[in-house]
Amino acid sequence: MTWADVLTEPTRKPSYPTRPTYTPPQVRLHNPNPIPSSYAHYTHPRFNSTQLGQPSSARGRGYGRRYSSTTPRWTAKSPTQIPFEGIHIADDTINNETNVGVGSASAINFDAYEDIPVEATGDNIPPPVAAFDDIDLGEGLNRNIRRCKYVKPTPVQRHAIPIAVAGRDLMACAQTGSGKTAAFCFPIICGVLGTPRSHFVDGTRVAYPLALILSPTRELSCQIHDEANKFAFKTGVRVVVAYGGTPISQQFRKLERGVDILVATPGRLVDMIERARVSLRKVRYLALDEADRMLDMGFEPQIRKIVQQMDMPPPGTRQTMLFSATFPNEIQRLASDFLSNYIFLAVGRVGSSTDLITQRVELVQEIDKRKHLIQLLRAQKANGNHGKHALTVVFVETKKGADILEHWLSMHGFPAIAIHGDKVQMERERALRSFKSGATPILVATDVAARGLDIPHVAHVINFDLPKDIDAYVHRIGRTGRAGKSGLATAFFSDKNQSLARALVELMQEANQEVPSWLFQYAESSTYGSTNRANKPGGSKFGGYDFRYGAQSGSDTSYHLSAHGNVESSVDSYAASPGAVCCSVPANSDYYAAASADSYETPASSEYFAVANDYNYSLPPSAECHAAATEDSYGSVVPSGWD
Ligand SMILES: Nc1ncnc2c1ncn2[C@@H]1O[C@H](COP(=O)(O)OP(=O)(O)OP(=O)(O)O)[C@@H](O)[C@H]1O
Repeated sequence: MTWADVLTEPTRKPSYPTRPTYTPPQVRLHNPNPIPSSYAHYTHPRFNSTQLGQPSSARGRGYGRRYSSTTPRWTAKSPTQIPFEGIHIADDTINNETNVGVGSASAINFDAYEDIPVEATGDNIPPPVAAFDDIDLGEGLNRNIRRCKYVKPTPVQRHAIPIAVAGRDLMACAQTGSGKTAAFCFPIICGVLGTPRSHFVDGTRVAYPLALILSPTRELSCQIHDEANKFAFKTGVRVVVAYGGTPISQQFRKLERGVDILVATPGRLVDMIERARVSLRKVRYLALDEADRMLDMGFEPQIRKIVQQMDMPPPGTRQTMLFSATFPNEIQRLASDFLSNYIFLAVGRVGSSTDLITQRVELVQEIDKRKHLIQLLRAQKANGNHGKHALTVVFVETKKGADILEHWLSMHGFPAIAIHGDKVQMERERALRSFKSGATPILVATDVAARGLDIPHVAHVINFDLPKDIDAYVHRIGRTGRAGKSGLATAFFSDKNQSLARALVELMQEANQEVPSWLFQYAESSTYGSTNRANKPGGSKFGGYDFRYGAQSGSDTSYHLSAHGNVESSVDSYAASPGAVCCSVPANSDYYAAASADSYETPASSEYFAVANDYNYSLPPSAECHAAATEDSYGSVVPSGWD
């Protein structure tokens, strides 16, 4: 059953308040032609699909040599090494007719993203593409894209991949779950395939990756590694992951076998560089996932060290790509130090949440929170939304709070497992595995699990404690409603969250959510300074926002497209934009200051008041329409990067 079925099924009592004027994206009619007519005739020499399989003389900077699949240096030795377990692979000569569109990936409703406005600013912006085949990514990568059952690119992929393949620096902002990982992995793999590779110099044991992908948490690095491994399957490109909490010697051994793409957390990477086991001298591609997090006060010194104070080539000689779902202006400003003549891409408003997620906010007293949570979970279970196909993530403020709630839930018959930065890495991995497999269908998490994690079947995100800034909220709720699926997010709001109220109201309104009247009252009496956003009230509805242009933007160096490419008035959108406001110190600085490499903790809160609402909870179905492409990584099979 789909979410659309839930909305229309006559025999079933709707369990959500109806929203008469709002049509969920899944049931909207969409333009069947995703590419603007103005681009229909466009033939860029690099993106002409007729070039597929031809020598690469027409390709641009860094793509001089096409990969030959005749001499792969690594081949799967046994079926267990194939990174597509769970996806049917007929053979190496997989083709569109037999495999593309088969399986659950075909059920993904990416049409849900079609009407997202897209804005790109910068010089000479390469136009978007309609299909993966419109870009010369190389046969090996194209084959793996088909194996992953990626039938067509998501909006961020349509726009970002041609920009990155053209060798341009990029700062890209797109909503959670919209496919940013592939948007930077495909160009990197494509670029590596076109670059002569020699893994070691002069017989030393120093590894020289060509590409570096940095992410803020160990689990996210593992996930990116896992994804990149799938995309690079049988291409000869070697992907290695390096992260803390596990013996460094094991990771050295993997590096010794050669590395083209290194996925790493900053701390472990610095360690490896300082031990002279990794050199960044040959890095041509640098990607920062969750880039705003990587450049905030928690990580910035380490990132500056890696990017500016080691031996990495400077901007202009390497290609740099920054991706996130949120990009506060002050972080954009910092990020520009790492970029050269970059293109800014915003898919949807910067920092907005997807309207695939139904958001609810409830007033709940501190003293009532646990009881309310149990009631909510009971109602959810009574509606059949429990177990393997309706996973729930409960976010709390502190590590201690996570352990306490885990225990409480387990005592009350709801198998739960906690993940936070005080757990050793093995426990963290065990917790995630147990959750993903459905053995423990409730994950109690701190913000260590807030960003990037792509876990199939997460149907409900509960903010037991709300975070201090709205961007953290956006990332947290983004653990559901991914890849075109619907999801539910419930927040317990208390007095202490007043500073978040206005930003929350705006975010919810933008995403066409029902905002309770009491929340408006909180918003009216709250100040804006407590949010992390530089965009101010009265700004444009679509505020895809490049800090370089500020209110004066709208020059001919920008375009403003709907996701399917219809050119809209960039001047209008910019004219309506607020000025470029730089918040020198984020108001939520305790959050930032407390942020360590992979765990965040803030002081416990005190007073709460409110009345608990009594909803009859059910969840949008999530099970049946998730990407088969992800099943292999997060089902019973342990991804290779986790051992
Ligand atoms: N073109 C595509 N076709 C089908 N599935 C896709 C496609 N692109 C991405 N996906 C799937 O969508 C899911 C979300 O992708 P991804 O994790 O890259 O999102 P994201 O934008 O990085 O999210 P976040 O902001 O939370 O990090 C993944 O399961 C991925 O396999």
